[in-house]
Amino acid sequence: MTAKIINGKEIAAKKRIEIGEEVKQLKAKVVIPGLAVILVGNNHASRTYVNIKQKACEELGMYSLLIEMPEETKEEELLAKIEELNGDPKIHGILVQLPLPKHIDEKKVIETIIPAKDVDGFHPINIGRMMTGQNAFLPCAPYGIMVLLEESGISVSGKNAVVVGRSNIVGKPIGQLLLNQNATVTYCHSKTKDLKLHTTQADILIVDVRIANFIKAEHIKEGAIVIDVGINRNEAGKLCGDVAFDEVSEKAGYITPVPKGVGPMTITMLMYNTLKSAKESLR
Ligand SMILES: NC(=O)C1=CN([C@@H]2O[C@H](COP(=O)(O)OP(=O)(O)OC[C@H]3O[C@@H](n4cnc5c(N)ncnc54)[C@H](OP(=O)(O)O)[C@@H]3O)[C@@H](O)[C@H]2O)C=CC1
Ligand SMILES: Nc1nc(=O)c2c([nH]1)NC[C@@H]1CN(c3ccc(C(=O)N[C@@H](CCC(=O)O)C(=O)O)cc3)C=[N+]21
Repeated sequence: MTAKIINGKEIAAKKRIEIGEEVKQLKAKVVIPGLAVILVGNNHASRTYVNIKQKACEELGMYSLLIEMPEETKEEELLAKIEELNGDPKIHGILVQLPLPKHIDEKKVIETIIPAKDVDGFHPINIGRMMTGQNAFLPCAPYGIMVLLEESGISVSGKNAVVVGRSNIVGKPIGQLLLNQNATVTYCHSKTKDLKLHTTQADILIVDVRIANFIKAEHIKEGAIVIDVGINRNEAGKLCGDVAFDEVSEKAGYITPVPKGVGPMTITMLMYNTLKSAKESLR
């Protein structure tokens, strides 16, 4: 079998047109959706992502505000900045780029963002609402994966979904979203005894471990849907995912590439959440 490639860039472009249309309608109501991105320190990868986010905002006619703070910023200075943005009516979404310097408590930072502007969907209030199926900001990468599945005509109900990785921002929430849509979900992580035993049962396999080429053809069930969330650089400095793309795509039914898979959808859902927040600010 040769897998169908799920083109995240193409699906993202289609969604962005829909978002752009809604932005125009909102502007007629004199509301411009605004996203503030806070970047602390000088992490090279973070800067790349922040640039991508700003560009996406511009393209969709949204307002974007970049706040750069030096590496040695004190926790209370960052928290004060967030408080200021919480009260700024031009800002509908606040994103603090992770990871943060070690002397800053990530949990405290996330909990300082008011849930109504938490477009990353990282605040415990939004996580709790997601778990209980209420209206919530869904975390962008997991949300983007759900849209990729939907747009590819893949139904989730009753399928065995296996998630490799249990980070708070990707692994745990994607498992929850799949469960909400009636998948049977298994989580694997670094303490899992026999990884292959689980992954070979997966109709849908989500991989988020941060290790290049970690998942090989032997881990896959014939015809499985394989979603690669990893972003790594290989020895040649090229961007690659956690899945050995060439060998796995000969066995899988569907596969997402890296780049042009989950990444562009993550950015798109961030724009979507910012639009949603702006619309909700009118109520
Ligand atoms: N494409 C996109 O849009 C996005 C991509 N990312 C990318 O996703 C990647 C992961 O990020 P993040 O979620 O923060 O990652 P973390 O480093 O927090 O999580 C990695 C997970 O992988 C698990 N793991 C590590 N080694 C193994 C192993 N040998 N076997 C099984 N499981 C293992 C860990 O298990 P344990 O919990 O036991 O330690 C952990 O749960 C990064 O490359 C990041 O850039 C992130 C967000 C969006
Ligand atoms: N508060 C916060 N929210 C995040 O959502 C967040 C974060 N911190 N920290 C880092 C991770 C990582 N992440 C990515 C987003 C887009 C691409 C993306 O667009 N990737 C392109 C390629 C980009 C490139 O060329 O480097 C692609 O896969 O095609 C990748 C990774 C969001 N994250």
